[in-house]
Amino acid sequence: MTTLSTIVLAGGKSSRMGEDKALIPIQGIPLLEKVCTVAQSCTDTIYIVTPWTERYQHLHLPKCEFIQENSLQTQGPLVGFAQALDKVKTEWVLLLACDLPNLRIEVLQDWVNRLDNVAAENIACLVKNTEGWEPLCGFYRSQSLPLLLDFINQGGRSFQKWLKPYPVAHLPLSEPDMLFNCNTPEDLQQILAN
Ligand SMILES: Nc1nc2c(ncn2[C@@H]2O[C@H](COP(=O)(O)OP(=O)(O)OP(=O)(O)O)[C@@H](O)[C@H]2O)c(=O)[nH]1
Ligand SMILES: [Mg+2]
Repeated sequence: MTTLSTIVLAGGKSSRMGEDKALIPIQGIPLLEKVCTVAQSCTDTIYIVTPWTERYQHLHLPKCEFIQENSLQTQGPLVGFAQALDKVKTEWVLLLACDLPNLRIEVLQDWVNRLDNVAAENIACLVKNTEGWEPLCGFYRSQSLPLLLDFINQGGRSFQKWLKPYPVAHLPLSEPDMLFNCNTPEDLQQILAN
């Protein structure tokens, strides 16, 4: 059976939102807590990678372990991911942004069930949209870490560019709304209105 853990990225600047997205309540539950609750239904270990662990101490986050990034040197989601991937002991990791209010447990569990059948050469298993891969809600092999570190050490910071030369398996998604990410006050209004 596939072994799996989760990495949640919670280190963005939230400059478009104007306040930390991870703490914004949706139906009374802070977004980071909501995302971690969904992850708990798929995996036993969740790593939250963030430069500001103290901000999230009051949240209810069972099964979660914090990975502290240097707040003066944050270099974006790819580098945060690499720092967390270094701690992962499972074959696969589910990577999630903290600003995904519409995640659906059934869809994630269906994806998890597919991992055993992913051909060995694929370093990741992701949804594809018209512009490229959806990198912040999908699966990566933990063995991809050396490839990721090479890319970062050469100055790379883009998931799309990192993945380009490698085979990636496709995940099906019939309702793309699941990947709606809440970046702006307008996005938040849209979520709260539904
Ligand atoms: N750990 C970590 N996570 C990050 C970093 N930068 C972005 N993220 C996370 O990556 C995900 C996607 O971030 P975005 O929504 O594109 O951007 P953001 O930085 O949160 O917000 P903006 O400032 O509005 O672009 C979110 O879950 C962020 O918390 C980083 O440097 N470190
Ligand atoms: Mg976002």
